[in-house]
Amino acid sequence: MDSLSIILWCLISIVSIIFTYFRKKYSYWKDRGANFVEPTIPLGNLPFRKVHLNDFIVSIYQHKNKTPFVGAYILAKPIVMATSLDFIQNILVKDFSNFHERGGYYNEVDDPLSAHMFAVEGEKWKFLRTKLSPTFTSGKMKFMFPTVVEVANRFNATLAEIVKSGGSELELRDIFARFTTDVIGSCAFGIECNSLKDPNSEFRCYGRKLFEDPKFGIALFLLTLQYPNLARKLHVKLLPKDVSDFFLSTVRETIDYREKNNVKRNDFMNFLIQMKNGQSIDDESSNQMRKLTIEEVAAQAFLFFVAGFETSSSTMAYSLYELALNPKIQERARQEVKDVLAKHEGKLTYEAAQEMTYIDQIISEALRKYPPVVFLTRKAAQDYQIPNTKTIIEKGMEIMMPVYCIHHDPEIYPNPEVFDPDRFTPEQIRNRHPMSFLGFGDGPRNCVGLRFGRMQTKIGLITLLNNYGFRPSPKTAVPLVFNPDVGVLTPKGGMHLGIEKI
Ligand code: HEM
Repeated sequence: MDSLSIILWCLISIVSIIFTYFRKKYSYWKDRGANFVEPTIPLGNLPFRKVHLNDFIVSIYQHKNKTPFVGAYILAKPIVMATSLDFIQNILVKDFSNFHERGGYYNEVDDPLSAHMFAVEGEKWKFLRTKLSPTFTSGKMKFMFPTVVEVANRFNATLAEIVKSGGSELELRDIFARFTTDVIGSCAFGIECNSLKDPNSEFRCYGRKLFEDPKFGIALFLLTLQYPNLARKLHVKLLPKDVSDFFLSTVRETIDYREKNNVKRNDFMNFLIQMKNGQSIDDESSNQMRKLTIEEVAAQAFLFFVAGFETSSSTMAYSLYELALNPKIQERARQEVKDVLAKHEGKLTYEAAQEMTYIDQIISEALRKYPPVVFLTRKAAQDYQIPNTKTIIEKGMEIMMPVYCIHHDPEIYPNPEVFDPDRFTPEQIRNRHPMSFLGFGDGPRNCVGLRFGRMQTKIGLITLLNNYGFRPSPKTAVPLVFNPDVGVLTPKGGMHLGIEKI
């Protein structure tokens, strides 16, 4: 055989091995007689062109029928997309003991900041969740409220300067992110991030880098998705080194300063320091678990920063976008703000904010139409038979809950593209299935920062509506296009609106 024939023979063999491998993998759902979407080698049901992750979710959800799920493939891996609300309730709430893991990649050894509460599993997650939840009680929110208002006043002053110096059409997303960055810095860590004063402050730059300039290539992403253990062996990191170094050193310095000067604050960092020193926060379980290392403390602090600023600033941006397009809703919202503030001598207190229920409805409706987290995931700890079917979800399989699709399903929300905050009156909420709103997830692993996220979004919106009017500008995108480079739902090219002082 000449060398060309050998090469050709080898190539044909490799192609047929790959083809046979995928054919076998792709028979998984067919063999089980499930409703599934036909995959394509080698991506499975992932799209070949660059689109937002959300488009992938929508393309699977379209195949829903009367059965509780649609089978699909990510590369060669079969996954379940839960489509019935009852089944979703089983996964997130009723059978949580079998679905307490989220799946996804983290690498504690090479990339310590990736091992945070969102990613970790088992006893470690339970420990962190139990110990850190008390940071977010309503009592704590009331306590932090004046600090958030203080940052909102700085936010208002910064915006006033921009508007005064001729800005009547602005990109607003960046300044919202600067506001929420400073709020999280103050409330969670007692750190002045300074990003309202300086748009290029270190915190804002690293935040921008994480969400707007992710350097994590698609090949590495697919590797961590399909072969997480191999990725760990290959020392694959999720975070750029400069981001890790910055957060690790900031947390080290903060802890050092507090310990040397005996500073005690009623904040998230204080809880973390107690856990590092093995002190009991409540009576139970503290001696069942080793102390947290400084890297573990930094990982949780990092998560709160990342989870806290982008989601809330996007929610503010989407709310104002819809208010600009719907002037009657904007006027009703502003009237509520003015009326309630007048009753409270013009002061934005915790109690005054509680009375502004229409603003809460606007936030919920914005999260319905534009949920920053477009899908939730859970992983089966043991084999699990889907109720009323013969299908077994095998141990280790991942289940996706398509938040965006549920929020846009006309059978759940008639005319889903219409922005209507009255969908979230207490009566309307009662009339819907409890799983029909998943903006903060649900069950024991829902968003631990829900109250904080709502609070900072609400204070931001109240401040803006009280001082400014919003309208579409020639640069406002209608309909919105989402940025395919970012997993969280963010508008491509920012959020451009017309703004005027009132
Ligand atoms: C509007 C604002 C926010 C939205 C829409 C949001 C949304 C979400 C969603 C959808 C999840 C996944 C829930 C699930 O899987 O069931 C989540 C988890 C989480 N969020 Fe938020 N979030 C927001 C604000 C915040 C804030 C302000 C913080 C902290 C300061 C925070 C911290 C977390 C953490 C730590 C988790 C993981 C919880 C766990 O695994 O136990 N979030 N968030």
